[in-house]
Amino acid sequence: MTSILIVYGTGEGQTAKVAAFVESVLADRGFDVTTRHVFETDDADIEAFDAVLVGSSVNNRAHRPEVVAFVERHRETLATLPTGFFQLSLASAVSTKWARDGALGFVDGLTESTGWAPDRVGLFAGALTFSRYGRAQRTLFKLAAIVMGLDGDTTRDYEYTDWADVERFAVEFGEFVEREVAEHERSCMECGHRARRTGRSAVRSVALSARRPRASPTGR
Ligand SMILES: Cc1cc2nc3c(=O)[nH]c(=O)nc-3n(C[C@H](O)[C@H](O)[C@H](O)COP(=O)(O)O)c2cc1C
Repeated sequence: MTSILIVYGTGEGQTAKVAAFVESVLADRGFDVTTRHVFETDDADIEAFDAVLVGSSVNNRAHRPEVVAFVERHRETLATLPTGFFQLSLASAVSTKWARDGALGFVDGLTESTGWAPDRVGLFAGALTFSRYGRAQRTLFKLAAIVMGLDGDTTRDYEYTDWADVERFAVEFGEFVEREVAEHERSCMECGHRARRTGRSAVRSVALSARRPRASPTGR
């Protein structure tokens, strides 16, 4: 059975929700999936997996520092495996070119700072969880939401994540991993059928999510 490690970092829990959903999609398709918060991966044997998928929300124009640290720590191993990265941001909740470029720019920043270029990238809209923000943050995000053309009603939460987009990304990532593993098995019978590669694929698939808010399960 092909094994996939999903590692994520989250602030208010939306990236954790996406990671759990991706796990369920991949598990339904027969993958052996292990999902870990990035803080639980200190001793994780990354090399024991056939593929790794990393997820992070964007926080103040950058990915969560603990996720960046994970990537830096495991950069060499990640470069030998089929890998993917998914990102949650408010930028992906807005369908302007400026916002799309901004969302992609965060991934470019990660690649530039760590040297890791994931094979597959998913850009997903996150959530505005006013109920979990402090007073100052609530005011800040209300203004940010209005500037971005989103709703700024601080008495409720907004979930912008498009789950169909996330599912498409998960399915496509699984198919990609299967192809990579099969290709490796064909070309490298003597090294134990692990999904090891000498270089990374230049192909990138980007799932862009720019949707209106749905009723949030965490809504007040
Ligand atoms: C303190 C804070 C800073 C944020 N900064 C950005 C940002 O710079 N750009 C952006 O597009 N979204 C930003 N967001 C939106 C988050 O990426 C979005 O709320 C996401 O759903 C959070 O996911 P999480 O709950 O897994 O952390 C920020 C959210 C918070 C709470």
